[in-house]
Amino acid sequence: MPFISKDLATAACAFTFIAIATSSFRKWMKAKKPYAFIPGPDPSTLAGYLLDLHSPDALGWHFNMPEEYGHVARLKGGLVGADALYITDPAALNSILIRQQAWFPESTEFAGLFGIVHCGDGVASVKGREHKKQRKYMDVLFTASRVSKLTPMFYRVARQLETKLTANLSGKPPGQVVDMLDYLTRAALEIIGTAGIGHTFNSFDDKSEAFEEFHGAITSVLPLASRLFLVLPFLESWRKLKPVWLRRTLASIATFPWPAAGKFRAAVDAMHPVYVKLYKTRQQALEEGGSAALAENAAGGKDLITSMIQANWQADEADKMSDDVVLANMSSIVHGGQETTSSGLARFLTIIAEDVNLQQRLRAELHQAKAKKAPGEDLDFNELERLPLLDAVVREMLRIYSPVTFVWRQTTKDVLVPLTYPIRSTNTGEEVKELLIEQGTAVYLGLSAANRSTAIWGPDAAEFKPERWLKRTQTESKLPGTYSGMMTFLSGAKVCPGKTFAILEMKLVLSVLLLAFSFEPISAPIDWRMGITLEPRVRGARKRGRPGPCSRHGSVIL
Ligand code: HEM
Repeated sequence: MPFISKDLATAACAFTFIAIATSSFRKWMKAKKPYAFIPGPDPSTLAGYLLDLHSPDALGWHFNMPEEYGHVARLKGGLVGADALYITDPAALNSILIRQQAWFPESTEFAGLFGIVHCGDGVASVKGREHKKQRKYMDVLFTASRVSKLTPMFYRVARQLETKLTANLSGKPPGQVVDMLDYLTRAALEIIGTAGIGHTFNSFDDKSEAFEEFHGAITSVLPLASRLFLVLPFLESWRKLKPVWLRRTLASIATFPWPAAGKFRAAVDAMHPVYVKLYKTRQQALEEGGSAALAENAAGGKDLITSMIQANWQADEADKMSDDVVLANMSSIVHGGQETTSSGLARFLTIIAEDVNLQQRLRAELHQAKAKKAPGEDLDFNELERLPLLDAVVREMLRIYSPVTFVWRQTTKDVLVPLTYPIRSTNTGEEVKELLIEQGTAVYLGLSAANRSTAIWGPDAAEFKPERWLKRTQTESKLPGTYSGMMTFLSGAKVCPGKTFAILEMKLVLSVLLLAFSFEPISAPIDWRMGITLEPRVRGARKRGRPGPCSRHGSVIL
């Protein structure tokens, strides 16, 4: 037997070990990287795509995705993370959101997070049959005929906004700089408060503690949650701990190692009691005086949640939602309707402040419509709906500046989806016309990116051109979105129920503002930062608002 030195044997063992480990790691990586043939951006850190995707400055990253990598892009998981997919392909979106939506629920991270924020399993957290059941209660609240009845309530708030702004400007020379984001946020919260849940936050009262506390909580809770990224995967198990009161009691006595976790808990604790109090009052009214007794709230009983509580109270036992579910849905409606619309309104003012001609044309259209009404009479739901220029501007604004940039799904089994735009394999150069999405894959649906894709909307896709809706030059998009084929409000089972509410709110508030004030931009640039919705911020300012995105508008009473 040949002589083998101890050192040589050790080296051979080490070499064999390294070879086996490397081969196993390669196999493991291959199994974890089933999308290696799909083009996609290189992550900026070893931690993979997550930081790039969620960064507040990532808007450009999102917009460019289909232009640079195609309508399906691979998001690289980094050293140890799994790859994900970024999808803007029309056929794939149709499959994920409509045809095969059962296999693409909301990611467990988001479902868990919303379950905690809303203190219960409302529409934002549940799936399948339970989601369908809850959406039946919700969808009847948001039909056009139901929403049109909220118009007087919206006007009441818009007039409060006008009065407050007028008082601020009175006696001052033209060109005053006003923090319009602050005003718009107050208007949006007051509208969703009164019309949504029959509650006033006294939002236009500078000393309103109810507004300060609630508004502080609703605007901070999701940004705080994003700082707790590492714990998001565990929130789903936490959400499943029942009953909700036990979970909340445990959370209230726990000590958290991160300040952000404590602040997150405080934000949830500031909002939940408001819903509980309102809910209990309605329940008591129903028990003592039946449906007629519901009229005694800020909205005279005509708000959306009072209708939901009433319908639930009258439903058969098997169809009833539990108290926790109704409470969670109150919170879902307020959350869904607050920052999205104030962000949209702020964007609209930014656009018209920079385009004086467009501002004048919109004002002229409103004057013309008002001239047909009796003095002091407001335009109603249908008349606001039919103003062609206002409609085109709102539509175009919601297309290229979608307040929600992307949504996050996760497959629950292997699913084959068709593609409108085939993927060119980076391995073989061949075209791939269908994509197998493996179970457990995180799938990001790029709403803004799809709304700006040049392949879908034409070479001028990224330009703000309301004329495309006026002249009807925009051909029907291939996307499955419910609103002129754009993805802004999504589609399928999880389509935004508040679309008609949001559009009425934006058109109505803008019509009131345009008839009373004119707007100019401030000199400082405005950056739009990405969170759950888009948030405008004056460059260099540390906080949202003061001075906010629209603070630059020199507001002049006409
Ligand atoms: C411009 C304004 C708005 C935009 C762009 C918008 C967009 C969206 C989007 C993209 C989703 C889907 C989220 C997902 O599946 O992950 C959604 C869901 C939702 N939105 Fe809106 N929304 C707006 C206004 C509103 C308003 C005013 C309300 C209520 C009054 C509302 C209530 C909701 C609710 C409750 C959901 C959850 C639906 C479900 O999970 O089944 N939204 N919205």
